Amino acid sequence: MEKFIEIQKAEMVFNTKKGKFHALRDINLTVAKGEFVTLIGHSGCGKSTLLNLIAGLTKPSEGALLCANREIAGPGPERAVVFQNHSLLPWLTCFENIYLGVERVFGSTESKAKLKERTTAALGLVGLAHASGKRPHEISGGMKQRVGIARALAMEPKVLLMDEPFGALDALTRAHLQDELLKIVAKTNSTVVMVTHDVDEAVLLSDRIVMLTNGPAATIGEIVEVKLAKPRDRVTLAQDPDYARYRSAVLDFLYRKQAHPAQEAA
Ligand SMILES: Nc1ncnc2c1ncn2[C@@H]1O[C@H](COP(=O)(O)OP(=O)(O)OP(=O)(O)O)[C@@H](O)[C@H]1O
Repeated sequence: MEKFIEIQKAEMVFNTKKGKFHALRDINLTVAKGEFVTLIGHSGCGKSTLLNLIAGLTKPSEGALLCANREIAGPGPERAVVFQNHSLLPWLTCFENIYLGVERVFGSTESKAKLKERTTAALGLVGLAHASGKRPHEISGGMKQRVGIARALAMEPKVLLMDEPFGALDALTRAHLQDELLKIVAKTNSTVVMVTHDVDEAVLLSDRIVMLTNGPAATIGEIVEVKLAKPRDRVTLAQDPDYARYRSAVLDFLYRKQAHPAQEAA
């Protein structure tokens, strides 16, 4: 497997008003090309901090992060980020929101017709061709999130970084988008690193589930390799003993080995 993202001995220390805060310690992780990795752990352990390091939005205090053998020195179009709050520009249509990203990446080398073609294809990929001319306030939360995903995919990133992309959605929309994401990732062979709180989501989507210990100074506690065959179907998996086994392994880590301080106090 080709190594794509390499995190070597990364440490993250924030300077706060109360002094230094050691958020992450000794993070070592390699993500292969085409791999789907989820980061899971209790609230505040440092999942977003780790994703932001890979995105290049923050720099590690120590250690190194590489993408395709090059040091991650800042944000770049090869690492597209999808946030929970879909971050669309409200005055632009769905088409224009995606076009903006496409133009940023391919604008200097491709014709306008080609940029429009890419935008239309991305809208089609997430099933939103019909909403092309609508503005964000005219569409549902799930649709907004799909536009965010389409915008990220249209930039043909080497890595798709997702920070709880479905966190704000109702259970049915969430399930629907998870299924769509599985299909899109299979079609585009994308490399994905995704933060989630949802154990079922992690097992359904991942090749590996990276479980972080509680902070401060959180680190990788365990990694579960999910060897369920693909394509995966949520209804069939619900009866699958292997699925149940992976799910228990994650639950055991989160609620026994890393019981959250709030739970222990309860
Ligand atoms: N810019 C910052 N300055 C200071 N402390 C920070 C900063 N960003 C994050 N932290 C702290 O680092 C720790 C990890 O935060 P982070 O947002 O990465 O956690 P998380 O696992 O993503 O949490 P959640 O699941 O609740 O979103 C927290 O204690 C947080 O308060």
